Amino acid sequence: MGRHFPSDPQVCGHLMTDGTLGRTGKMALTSWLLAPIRAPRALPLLPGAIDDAMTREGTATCAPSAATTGAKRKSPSSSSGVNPFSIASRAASAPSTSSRRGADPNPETLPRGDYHLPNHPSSLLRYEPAAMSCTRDEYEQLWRFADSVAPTPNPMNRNVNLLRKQATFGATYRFGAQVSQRVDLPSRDTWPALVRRCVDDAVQRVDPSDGARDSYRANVAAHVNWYPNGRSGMGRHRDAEPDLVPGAPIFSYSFSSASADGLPRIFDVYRLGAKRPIAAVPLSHGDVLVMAGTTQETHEHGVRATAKRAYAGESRINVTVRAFKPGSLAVRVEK
Ligand SMILES: O=C(O)CCC(=O)C(=O)O
Ligand SMILES: [Fe+2]
Repeated sequence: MGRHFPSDPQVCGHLMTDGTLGRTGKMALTSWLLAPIRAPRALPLLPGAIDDAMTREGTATCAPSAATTGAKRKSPSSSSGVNPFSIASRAASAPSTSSRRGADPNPETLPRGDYHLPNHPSSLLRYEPAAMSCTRDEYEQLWRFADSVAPTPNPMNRNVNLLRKQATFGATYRFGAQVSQRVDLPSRDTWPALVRRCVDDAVQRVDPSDGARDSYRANVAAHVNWYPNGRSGMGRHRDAEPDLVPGAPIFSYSFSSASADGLPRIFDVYRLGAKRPIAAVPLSHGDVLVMAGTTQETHEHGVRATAKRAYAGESRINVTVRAFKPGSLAVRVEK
């Protein structure tokens, strides 16, 4: 009964533990998530947002338009492209900070539930606020871990580093022009507790039938982003990199130094080629966001930076759990 992903003729092919594709080589999109998805609603548009998907559908490509990204910007997933994980900046013409004229509105609070992107019924965003616990000790342990992580040079200006640090536990993760620092710990047991718990939680959310959960578990790794304050964001990008298993769900966990009292960070969703976000998800301490189905094919996402003073003293950690192709894995996880 677990398979209630919006049925769609599209296929994604999940990897088996030996690295080959599943039985038919074509697994329906129904194959990943355990909990049934009964009636996904369209993700509410931001106030004033116009989803012009219908008018653009015929012409939209994987490359963001020059109008969106600046004439020199390439597709975020192209190997020669600008780093999709750069902090949004005026130089990159990624409109994200509140300094921009006509700043994007904040989303209303979003009820827990399953959503698809407007006009894209095969996409899925599952939003579960405050679904993951995190003690202060766990937060602090993972925060301190960033001391051992080298900063990432800003791809727009390599003389400065991104405010946000990042590292990938268990896999080599290449995106855009960068390779995320791989954390080479000998086994998952030695990862910080919060990362381990996110991985375990994500794996439990995968449907055990037909080997999907075993496959996910065997190929899982965790990418961690450390945001020191509101000014640190993440530029718009897709998580459709060649190292990842195509179509496998990405489980994203948000934590705040201020725990439940923290302010939400805004996770903007952009249709490819659209200048402004069409929708947004407020992410607070303990929130779980699952991106699945065709989400990465048609839309980008990013974390909005803000200069608002209220955010100055709040750090944030984001853990994303993903399935990597075997060649990218550093730690193989036995069943
Ligand atoms: O920090 C977040 O919420 C987003 C992280 C993200 O999009 C990524 O790591 O690819
Ligand atoms: Fe992402």
